[in-house]
Amino acid sequence: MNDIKVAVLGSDGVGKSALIVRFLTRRFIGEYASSSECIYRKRMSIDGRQLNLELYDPCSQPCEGKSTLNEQIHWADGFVVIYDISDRSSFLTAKAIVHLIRELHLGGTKRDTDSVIFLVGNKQDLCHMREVDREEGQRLASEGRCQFYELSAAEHYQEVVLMFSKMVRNASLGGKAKERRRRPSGSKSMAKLINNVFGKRRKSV
Ligand SMILES: Nc1nc2c(ncn2[C@@H]2O[C@H](COP(=O)(O)OP(=O)(O)OP(=O)(O)O)[C@@H](O)[C@H]2O)c(=O)[nH]1
Repeated sequence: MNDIKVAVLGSDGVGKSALIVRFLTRRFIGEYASSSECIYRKRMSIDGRQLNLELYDPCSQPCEGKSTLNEQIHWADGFVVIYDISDRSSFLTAKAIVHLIRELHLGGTKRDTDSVIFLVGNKQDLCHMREVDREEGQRLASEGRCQFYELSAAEHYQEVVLMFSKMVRNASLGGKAKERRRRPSGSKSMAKLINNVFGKRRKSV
């Protein structure tokens, strides 16, 4: 079975956990207290293929064994980079993350990198407090060759599921995931390495 690793990145409070929990449980949880980074696991069937999805949710607080952004980027097959449409500074952080991913992923083919970064403007329900225009998001997405979405973890369910499902499909077709499929013995040692790097709890939902 193929393992797909997706890192959900963005600054504090943009709704990373809310989007992940919405996707995995259908529910929107208003206050999600988390004091450590974690990996959520889910089995999925995409285009008739069974996949093991690992979703990495970083912790914004300093915590023991916390991984660096570079480590997170090297670990993942795909990236969901989130900002809050009502918080301009979160958009600037998202921009920096997109550029860093592109820089560190230059080893992959252009096509792979194109389709495995999704830029998400979350909290679309707060459009009366909007600080980032949709067009700005679209511009950054085309500059960074990302797919672009505006969503609300609070109000959308189907859209959130569609976005994550598409990410998993694209990541499973991308370079690193493909390589693991071709070389199954390599995947074991890679999994070990990741566990050592992150040394974190795993959750199944
Ligand atoms: N209105 C609105 N609030 C949201 C939405 N998504 C998340 N929130 C709220 O934003 C706050 C932060 O959400 P989290 O999911 O904890 O954000 P996070 O990015 O995981 O934050 P850290 O764990 O600090 O990195 C919470 O109060 C959520 O209820 C949304 O779509 N709309």
